[in-house]
Amino acid sequence: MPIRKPPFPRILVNNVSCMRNAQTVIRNINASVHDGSALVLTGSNGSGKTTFLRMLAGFSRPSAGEILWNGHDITSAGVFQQYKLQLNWLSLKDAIKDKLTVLENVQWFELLEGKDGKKSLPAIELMGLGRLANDKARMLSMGQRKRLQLARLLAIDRPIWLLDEPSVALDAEGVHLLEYIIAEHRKKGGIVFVATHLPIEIEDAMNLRLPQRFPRRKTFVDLVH
Ligand SMILES: Nc1ncnc2c1ncn2[C@@H]1O[C@H](COP(=O)(O)OP(=O)(O)OP(=O)(O)O)[C@@H](O)[C@H]1O
Repeated sequence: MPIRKPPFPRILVNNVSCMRNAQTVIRNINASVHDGSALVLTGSNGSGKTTFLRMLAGFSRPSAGEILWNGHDITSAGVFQQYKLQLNWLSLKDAIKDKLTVLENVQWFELLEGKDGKKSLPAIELMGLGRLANDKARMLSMGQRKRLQLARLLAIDRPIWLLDEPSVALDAEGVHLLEYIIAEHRKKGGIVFVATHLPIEIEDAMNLRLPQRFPRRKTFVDLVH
């Protein structure tokens, strides 16, 4: 019987470290991420979760090690141009334009992709914002803004999702919707990276807990107790 080689991971994080202000924030991280996988990043404030996501997005270069996509370093010029088209980024900066309607906010991104804008309304409806589609985005609550960001993920439809604190401000139903769209995205072979402090149910996810960078000092709360 012929010996089969295991498939090459879509993304390989190979012994990656990152320095910030002459200090090591991330040290020797390794991960093999295949299509349909999810990697959940946890760790205390300042442990480097966002820094790690930024490296995965190619915004910051590792100070050591490399991140490979299909076997190629994502920071090399020719590769990055292709790689960035695979990414969908969700962060606390929501990039929502208050003067546009909810629908226009999603359609705008879809049209930028050169698409016809037809996925926007179904995405908004799935995220429970259908009746607000024609309202200005400035009317939205925090949780509704987060739902709008998630609708944008669905409408743009790129394979690699980088989600920084996606459940912040969502109610219980919103968190279930988030879990649902992550599961559906993975079924289609999509990859999801999630940095979070809050529990999110993601089946068979890999978990990476970044170590605390500094010894914990006593806080006011410790002193009170
Ligand atoms: N642009 C920057 N320049 C210098 N240092 C930075 C920069 N961005 C982040 N840092 C530092 O890198 C460290 C890790 O920050 P990062 O935002 O990645 O942490 P995090 O785990 O996402 O934290 P949180 O849970 O608070 O969101 C922090 O000490 C932070 O001060």
